[in-house]
Amino acid sequence: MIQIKLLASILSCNFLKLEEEIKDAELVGCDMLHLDIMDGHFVPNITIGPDIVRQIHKATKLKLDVHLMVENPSFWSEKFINAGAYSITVHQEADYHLNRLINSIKGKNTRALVSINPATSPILLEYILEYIDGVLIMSVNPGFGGQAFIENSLKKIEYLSKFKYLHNLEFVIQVDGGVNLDNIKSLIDAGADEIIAGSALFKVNKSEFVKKFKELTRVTI
Ligand SMILES: O=C(CO)[C@H](O)[C@H](O)COP(=O)(O)O
Ligand SMILES: [Co+2]
Repeated sequence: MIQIKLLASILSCNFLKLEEEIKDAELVGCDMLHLDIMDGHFVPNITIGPDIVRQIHKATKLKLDVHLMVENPSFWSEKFINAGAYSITVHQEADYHLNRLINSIKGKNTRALVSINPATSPILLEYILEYIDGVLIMSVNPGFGGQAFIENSLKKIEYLSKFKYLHNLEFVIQVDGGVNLDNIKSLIDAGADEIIAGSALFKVNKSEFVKKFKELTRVTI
């Protein structure tokens, strides 16, 4: 049996109670924390930097999945690795030299993922897939939580899932944005391995959400 992983995107939590929210996410059985890093340039919003990520790392046993929505990710990646990131995700649209950046992240024993925006085709990842640990499909336009899921993201997940099978690769497929209890099953059927949930988790009773998530995502092989 494979258990699909649930990553808690803290963008939608109550930041005045950050420590409590993180502990709750851990207690109810989330598999990792997903941290959205926004610089006000690559996306029209600003969030947290390496110092806060370091404090979060000290406050939790959960692994930190750091999603860099920034210009110049090669400048920032090492700072977030030093702050305790388990994974670094960089956007295909944000770097001219992805292959070099991926090598540098992996060289620091950190999981390296590449994300694509809703308007970017996964075909553009063809020559990087064999080198990376995962792809993050953005199923909303990055920058904000609580947006509606963009349906054609499912086709991208299917494409990557087939590519993985045909080329005998092992990268994980993540989905981020607009995930809820009504669309999770279709994401799993399309081939997603790691589901990122923000508002669907933090704006309701977390324990009930996780219980339903685990029921919906139990895949038998
Ligand atoms: O990267 C992100 C936004 O850029 C967030 O991780 C994502 O939006 C999660 O929030 P929600 O589940 O509410 O859509
Ligand atoms: Co994100």
